[in-house]
Amino acid sequence: QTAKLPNVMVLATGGTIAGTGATSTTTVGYTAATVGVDQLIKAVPELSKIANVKGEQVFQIASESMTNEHWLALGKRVNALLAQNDVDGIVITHGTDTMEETGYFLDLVVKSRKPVILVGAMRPSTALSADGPINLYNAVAIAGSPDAIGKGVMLALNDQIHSARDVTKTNTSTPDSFKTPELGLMGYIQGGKPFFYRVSTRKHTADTEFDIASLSALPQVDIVYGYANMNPVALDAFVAAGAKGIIHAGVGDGSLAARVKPALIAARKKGTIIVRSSRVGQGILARNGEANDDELDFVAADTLNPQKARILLMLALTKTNNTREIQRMFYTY
Ligand SMILES: NC(=O)CC[C@H](N)C(=O)O
Repeated sequence: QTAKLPNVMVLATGGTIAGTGATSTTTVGYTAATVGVDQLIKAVPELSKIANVKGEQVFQIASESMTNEHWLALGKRVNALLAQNDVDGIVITHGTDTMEETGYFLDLVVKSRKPVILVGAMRPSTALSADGPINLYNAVAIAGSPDAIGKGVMLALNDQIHSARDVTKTNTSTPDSFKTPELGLMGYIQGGKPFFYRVSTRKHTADTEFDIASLSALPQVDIVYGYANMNPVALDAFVAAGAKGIIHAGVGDGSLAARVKPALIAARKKGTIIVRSSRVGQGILARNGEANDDELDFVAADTLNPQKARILLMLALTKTNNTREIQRMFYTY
Protein backbone atom coordinates (compact mmCIF):
# COMPACT_ATOMS: atom_id res chain seq x y z
CA GLN A 1 0.00 0.00 0.00
CA THR A 2 1.12 3.51 -0.80
CA ALA A 3 0.39 5.78 2.14
CA LYS A 4 -0.48 8.86 0.11
CA LEU A 5 -2.94 7.08 -2.19
CA PRO A 6 -6.58 6.50 -1.17
CA ASN A 7 -7.72 2.96 -0.32
CA VAL A 8 -10.55 1.95 -2.64
CA MET A 9 -12.44 -1.35 -2.44
CA VAL A 10 -13.90 -2.75 -5.67
CA LEU A 11 -16.96 -4.91 -4.98
CA ALA A 12 -17.84 -6.94 -8.07
CA THR A 13 -21.39 -8.12 -8.72
CA GLY A 14 -21.30 -9.16 -12.41
CA GLY A 15 -22.84 -7.53 -15.48
CA THR A 16 -21.45 -6.72 -18.91
CA ILE A 17 -18.34 -5.11 -17.46
CA ALA A 18 -17.47 -8.70 -16.48
CA GLY A 19 -18.92 -10.14 -19.70
CA THR A 20 -17.27 -12.04 -22.53
CA GLY A 21 -18.32 -12.44 -26.15
CA ALA A 22 -17.41 -14.95 -28.85
CA THR A 23 -15.51 -12.38 -30.94
CA SER A 24 -14.22 -8.80 -30.61
CA THR A 25 -17.24 -7.57 -32.58
CA THR A 26 -19.79 -9.35 -30.38
CA THR A 27 -21.66 -6.53 -28.63
CA VAL A 28 -24.97 -8.36 -28.18
CA GLY A 29 -25.57 -12.00 -27.37
CA TYR A 30 -22.50 -12.23 -25.15
CA THR A 31 -22.38 -13.79 -21.68
CA ALA A 32 -22.51 -11.36 -18.76
CA ALA A 33 -20.84 -12.01 -15.41
CA THR A 34 -17.98 -14.34 -16.34
CA VAL A 35 -14.79 -12.40 -15.52
CA GLY A 36 -13.74 -12.26 -11.85
CA VAL A 37 -12.86 -9.14 -9.88
CA ASP A 38 -9.09 -9.83 -9.85
CA GLN A 39 -9.05 -10.00 -13.64
CA LEU A 40 -11.12 -6.80 -13.91
CA ILE A 41 -8.58 -4.96 -11.77
CA LYS A 42 -5.59 -6.53 -13.53
CA ALA A 43 -6.94 -5.31 -16.88
CA VAL A 44 -6.39 -1.70 -15.72
CA PRO A 45 -2.79 -1.47 -14.39
CA GLU A 46 -3.18 2.34 -14.35
CA LEU A 47 -5.31 1.92 -11.22
CA SER A 48 -2.19 1.43 -9.09
CA LYS A 49 -1.18 5.04 -9.84
CA ILE A 50 -4.37 6.54 -8.40
CA ALA A 51 -5.39 4.22 -5.54
CA ASN A 52 -4.58 1.20 -3.43
CA VAL A 53 -7.23 -1.07 -4.92
CA LYS A 54 -8.52 -4.28 -3.36
CA GLY A 55 -11.20 -6.47 -4.93
CA GLU A 56 -13.98 -8.59 -3.52
CA GLN A 57 -16.42 -10.75 -5.50
CA VAL A 58 -19.78 -10.18 -3.83
CA PHE A 59 -21.97 -11.84 -6.49
CA GLN A 60 -21.47 -12.88 -10.11
CA ILE A 61 -24.84 -12.23 -11.81
CA ALA A 62 -26.48 -10.36 -14.65
CA SER A 63 -28.28 -7.47 -13.02
CA GLU A 64 -31.72 -8.37 -14.37
CA SER A 65 -31.54 -11.09 -11.70
CA MET A 66 -30.80 -8.66 -8.86
CA THR A 67 -33.14 -9.22 -5.89
CA ASN A 68 -33.99 -7.53 -2.59
CA GLU A 69 -31.85 -10.18 -0.85
CA HIS A 70 -28.82 -9.23 -2.96
CA TRP A 71 -29.42 -5.58 -2.02
CA LEU A 72 -29.58 -6.29 1.70
CA ALA A 73 -26.36 -8.31 1.56
CA LEU A 74 -24.60 -5.64 -0.54
CA GLY A 75 -25.82 -2.75 1.62
CA LYS A 76 -24.63 -4.44 4.81
CA ARG A 77 -21.24 -5.22 3.26
CA VAL A 78 -20.82 -1.61 2.08
CA ASN A 79 -21.70 -0.26 5.52
CA ALA A 80 -19.27 -2.66 7.22
CA LEU A 81 -16.43 -1.70 4.86
CA LEU A 82 -17.05 2.04 5.08
CA ALA A 83 -16.92 1.82 8.88
CA GLN A 84 -13.27 0.69 8.54
CA ASN A 85 -10.57 3.36 8.78
CA ASP A 86 -8.58 1.69 6.01
CA VAL A 87 -11.36 2.09 3.41
CA ASP A 88 -11.75 5.54 1.82
CA GLY A 89 -14.27 4.72 -0.88
CA ILE A 90 -16.08 1.90 -2.65
CA VAL A 91 -16.60 1.06 -6.31
CA ILE A 92 -19.30 -1.46 -7.21
CA THR A 93 -19.11 -3.09 -10.63
CA HIS A 94 -22.64 -3.94 -11.75
CA GLY A 95 -24.79 -4.84 -14.74
CA THR A 96 -26.33 -1.76 -16.27
CA ASP A 97 -29.94 -2.97 -16.47
CA THR A 98 -30.75 -2.38 -12.79
CA MET A 99 -27.72 -0.29 -11.82
CA GLU A 100 -29.87 2.79 -11.20
CA GLU A 101 -32.00 0.77 -8.77
CA THR A 102 -29.11 -0.68 -6.77
CA GLY A 103 -27.59 2.81 -6.71
CA TYR A 104 -30.73 4.42 -5.31
CA PHE A 105 -31.17 1.61 -2.77
CA LEU A 106 -27.62 2.25 -1.50
CA ASP A 107 -28.24 6.03 -1.56
CA LEU A 108 -31.01 5.34 0.99
CA VAL A 109 -29.23 2.85 3.26
CA VAL A 110 -25.50 3.64 3.28
CA LYS A 111 -24.55 5.21 6.62
CA SER A 112 -21.42 7.05 5.56
CA ARG A 113 -20.27 10.16 3.73
CA LYS A 114 -17.46 8.24 2.00
CA PRO A 115 -17.92 7.89 -1.79
CA VAL A 116 -19.82 4.91 -3.21
CA ILE A 117 -19.61 4.70 -7.01
CA LEU A 118 -21.44 2.21 -9.23
CA VAL A 119 -19.87 1.38 -12.53
CA GLY A 120 -20.64 -0.88 -15.48
CA ALA A 121 -20.14 -1.18 -19.18
CA MET A 122 -22.31 -1.33 -22.25
CA ARG A 123 -19.78 -3.47 -24.17
CA PRO A 124 -18.37 -6.76 -22.88
CA SER A 125 -14.72 -6.96 -21.84
CA THR A 126 -13.79 -8.76 -25.07
CA ALA A 127 -15.25 -6.13 -27.44
CA LEU A 128 -13.43 -3.58 -29.58
CA SER A 129 -13.45 -0.31 -27.63
CA ALA A 130 -14.75 -2.01 -24.51
CA ASP A 131 -15.89 0.75 -22.16
CA GLY A 132 -15.39 -1.23 -18.94
CA PRO A 133 -11.69 -0.45 -18.31
CA ILE A 134 -11.96 3.35 -18.69
CA ASN A 135 -15.21 3.36 -16.72
CA LEU A 136 -13.54 1.38 -13.91
CA TYR A 137 -10.54 3.72 -13.93
CA ASN A 138 -12.84 6.74 -13.71
CA ALA A 139 -14.95 5.18 -10.95
CA VAL A 140 -11.87 4.44 -8.81
CA ALA A 141 -10.68 8.01 -9.38
CA ILE A 142 -13.99 9.37 -8.09
CA ALA A 143 -14.17 6.94 -5.15
CA GLY A 144 -10.73 8.07 -4.01
CA SER A 145 -11.40 11.77 -4.42
CA PRO A 146 -12.14 14.04 -1.41
CA ASP A 147 -14.38 16.03 -3.80
CA ALA A 148 -16.80 13.07 -3.93
CA ILE A 149 -17.35 12.90 -0.16
CA GLY A 150 -20.92 13.58 1.05
CA LYS A 151 -22.47 13.75 -2.43
CA GLY A 152 -24.52 10.55 -2.20
CA VAL A 153 -24.23 7.38 -4.25
CA MET A 154 -23.19 8.04 -7.86
CA LEU A 155 -22.95 6.21 -11.18
CA ALA A 156 -19.91 6.68 -13.41
CA LEU A 157 -20.04 5.75 -17.10
CA ASN A 158 -19.01 7.40 -20.35
CA ASP A 159 -16.83 10.02 -18.57
CA GLN A 160 -19.93 11.32 -16.76
CA ILE A 161 -21.02 11.35 -13.11
CA HIS A 162 -24.71 10.95 -12.26
CA SER A 163 -26.62 10.94 -9.00
CA ALA A 164 -28.13 7.51 -8.34
CA ARG A 165 -31.46 9.12 -7.48
CA ASP A 166 -31.93 10.91 -10.77
CA VAL A 167 -30.09 8.87 -13.40
CA THR A 168 -31.73 6.35 -15.71
CA LYS A 169 -30.71 3.94 -18.46
CA THR A 170 -32.06 5.37 -21.71
CA ASN A 171 -30.68 3.18 -24.51
CA THR A 172 -30.57 -0.61 -24.85
CA SER A 173 -27.03 -0.78 -26.18
CA THR A 174 -25.05 2.42 -26.77
CA PRO A 175 -22.18 3.48 -24.44
CA ASP A 176 -23.93 6.80 -23.72
CA SER A 177 -27.00 5.03 -22.33
CA PHE A 178 -26.98 6.65 -18.88
CA LYS A 179 -28.59 10.08 -18.66
CA THR A 180 -30.06 12.40 -16.11
CA PRO A 181 -32.44 14.23 -18.40
CA GLU A 182 -33.71 17.62 -17.28
CA LEU A 183 -32.30 17.54 -13.72
CA GLY A 184 -28.80 17.19 -15.18
CA LEU A 185 -25.70 15.14 -14.55
CA MET A 186 -23.47 15.96 -11.57
CA GLY A 187 -20.19 16.25 -13.41
CA TYR A 188 -17.46 14.77 -15.59
CA ILE A 189 -14.28 12.80 -15.14
CA GLN A 190 -11.33 14.01 -17.14
CA GLY A 191 -7.68 12.99 -16.83
CA GLY A 192 -8.45 10.84 -13.81
CA LYS A 193 -10.08 13.67 -11.89
CA PRO A 194 -13.76 14.31 -11.14
CA PHE A 195 -15.25 17.75 -11.82
CA PHE A 196 -18.54 18.44 -10.02
CA TYR A 197 -21.12 21.05 -11.05
CA ARG A 198 -24.39 19.95 -9.40
CA VAL A 199 -25.63 18.07 -6.32
CA SER A 200 -29.07 16.76 -5.40
CA THR A 201 -30.96 18.67 -2.72
CA ARG A 202 -32.57 15.44 -1.47
CA LYS A 203 -31.42 13.61 1.66
CA HIS A 204 -29.21 10.57 1.22
CA THR A 205 -26.55 8.27 2.77
CA ALA A 206 -25.37 9.62 6.17
CA ASP A 207 -28.64 11.59 6.58
CA THR A 208 -30.97 8.68 5.84
CA GLU A 209 -33.57 7.47 8.37
CA PHE A 210 -33.55 3.92 6.99
CA ASP A 211 -31.54 1.17 8.65
CA ILE A 212 -31.09 -2.27 7.13
CA ALA A 213 -28.73 -3.59 9.85
CA SER A 214 -31.36 -5.84 11.40
CA LEU A 215 -33.43 -6.60 8.29
CA SER A 216 -33.42 -10.03 6.65
CA ALA A 217 -36.13 -9.22 4.06
CA LEU A 218 -37.92 -6.26 2.50
CA PRO A 219 -41.71 -5.91 2.11
CA GLN A 220 -43.17 -7.04 -1.22
CA VAL A 221 -43.81 -4.07 -3.51
CA ASP A 222 -44.71 -4.53 -7.18
CA ILE A 223 -45.23 -2.26 -10.18
CA VAL A 224 -48.31 -2.15 -12.42
CA TYR A 225 -47.74 -0.48 -15.78
CA GLY A 226 -50.25 1.92 -17.36
CA TYR A 227 -51.37 1.77 -21.01
CA ALA A 228 -54.48 2.30 -23.14
CA ASN A 229 -56.94 -0.56 -22.49
CA MET A 230 -55.31 -1.15 -19.05
CA ASN A 231 -57.17 -3.62 -16.86
CA PRO A 232 -56.85 -4.55 -13.16
CA VAL A 233 -55.70 -8.18 -13.70
CA ALA A 234 -52.03 -7.65 -12.83
CA LEU A 235 -52.87 -5.36 -9.91
CA ASP A 236 -55.32 -7.87 -8.43
CA ALA A 237 -52.81 -10.69 -8.87
CA PHE A 238 -50.07 -8.76 -7.06
CA VAL A 239 -52.42 -7.91 -4.19
CA ALA A 240 -53.61 -11.54 -3.98
CA ALA A 241 -49.94 -12.59 -3.88
CA GLY A 242 -49.41 -10.45 -0.79
CA ALA A 243 -48.05 -7.15 -2.09
CA LYS A 244 -47.78 -4.66 0.77
CA GLY A 245 -47.37 -1.85 -1.73
CA ILE A 246 -48.12 -1.16 -5.38
CA ILE A 247 -46.42 1.37 -7.62
CA HIS A 248 -48.92 2.53 -10.22
CA ALA A 249 -46.72 3.49 -13.21
CA GLY A 250 -49.53 5.49 -14.75
CA VAL A 251 -49.81 7.21 -18.09
CA GLY A 252 -49.05 10.93 -18.25
CA ASP A 253 -49.34 12.64 -14.89
CA GLY A 254 -50.33 9.40 -13.17
CA SER A 255 -53.98 9.43 -14.15
CA LEU A 256 -56.10 6.46 -13.04
CA ALA A 257 -57.98 4.52 -15.74
CA ALA A 258 -61.73 4.17 -15.11
CA ARG A 259 -61.44 0.36 -15.20
CA VAL A 260 -58.51 0.29 -12.77
CA LYS A 261 -59.39 2.93 -10.18
CA PRO A 262 -61.97 0.76 -8.29
CA ALA A 263 -59.39 -2.04 -7.96
CA LEU A 264 -56.82 0.42 -6.59
CA ILE A 265 -59.36 1.70 -4.06
CA ALA A 266 -60.23 -1.88 -3.06
CA ALA A 267 -56.54 -2.74 -2.67
CA ARG A 268 -55.99 0.31 -0.45
CA LYS A 269 -59.02 -0.71 1.70
CA LYS A 270 -57.32 -4.09 2.21
CA GLY A 271 -54.23 -2.28 3.50
CA THR A 272 -52.00 -2.15 0.40
CA ILE A 273 -50.18 1.17 0.02
CA ILE A 274 -50.70 2.72 -3.44
CA VAL A 275 -48.06 5.07 -4.84
CA ARG A 276 -48.88 6.96 -8.01
CA SER A 277 -45.94 7.41 -10.35
CA SER A 278 -45.62 7.89 -14.10
CA ARG A 279 -44.29 5.90 -17.02
CA VAL A 280 -43.31 9.20 -18.73
CA GLY A 281 -39.90 9.43 -17.07
CA GLN A 282 -39.65 13.16 -16.34
CA GLY A 283 -41.51 15.66 -14.21
CA ILE A 284 -43.30 15.93 -10.90
CA LEU A 285 -46.08 13.51 -10.00
CA ALA A 286 -47.90 15.92 -7.72
CA ARG A 287 -49.97 14.98 -4.70
CA ASN A 288 -53.66 15.69 -5.38
CA GLY A 289 -52.86 16.40 -9.04
CA GLU A 290 -54.50 13.97 -11.47
CA ALA A 291 -56.10 12.11 -8.54
CA ASN A 292 -57.27 13.18 -5.10
CA ASP A 293 -54.66 11.42 -3.00
CA ASP A 294 -56.05 12.86 0.25
CA GLU A 295 -59.44 11.29 -0.43
CA LEU A 296 -58.07 8.01 -1.87
CA ASP A 297 -55.36 7.76 0.80
CA PHE A 298 -52.73 7.26 -1.93
CA VAL A 299 -49.17 8.61 -2.11
CA ALA A 300 -47.61 10.63 -4.97
CA ALA A 301 -44.12 9.61 -6.19
CA ASP A 302 -42.83 13.16 -6.87
CA THR A 303 -40.00 12.83 -9.45
CA LEU A 304 -39.04 9.19 -8.78
CA ASN A 305 -39.50 6.82 -11.70
CA PRO A 306 -41.54 3.67 -10.94
CA GLN A 307 -38.55 1.39 -10.29
CA LYS A 308 -37.05 3.85 -7.82
CA ALA A 309 -40.43 4.61 -6.20
CA ARG A 310 -40.60 0.85 -5.52
CA ILE A 311 -37.34 0.99 -3.57
CA LEU A 312 -38.33 3.99 -1.46
CA LEU A 313 -41.73 2.44 -0.70
CA MET A 314 -40.13 -0.85 0.41
CA LEU A 315 -37.85 1.01 2.80
CA ALA A 316 -40.68 3.28 3.96
CA LEU A 317 -42.76 0.19 4.79
CA THR A 318 -40.00 -1.08 7.08
CA LYS A 319 -40.81 1.94 9.28
CA THR A 320 -44.48 2.87 8.87
CA ASN A 321 -47.83 2.16 7.18
CA ASN A 322 -48.96 5.76 7.59
CA THR A 323 -49.52 7.30 4.15
CA ARG A 324 -48.80 10.86 5.36
CA GLU A 325 -45.46 9.70 6.74
CA ILE A 326 -44.72 7.84 3.50
CA GLN A 327 -45.63 10.97 1.50
CA ARG A 328 -43.19 12.97 3.62
CA MET A 329 -40.48 10.46 2.72
CA PHE A 330 -41.25 10.85 -1.00
CA TYR A 331 -40.65 14.59 -0.62
CA THR A 332 -37.47 14.05 1.43
CA TYR A 333 -35.39 11.46 -0.50
N1 LIG B 1 -24.77 -3.67 -20.19
C1 LIG B 1 -25.09 -4.50 -19.20
O1 LIG B 1 -24.47 -4.54 -18.16
C2 LIG B 1 -26.28 -5.41 -19.44
C3 LIG B 1 -25.95 -6.85 -19.11
C4 LIG B 1 -26.93 -7.52 -18.21
N2 LIG B 1 -28.24 -7.56 -18.75
C5 LIG B 1 -26.89 -6.86 -16.83
O2 LIG B 1 -27.55 -5.90 -16.56
O3 LIG B 1 -26.13 -7.33 -16.02
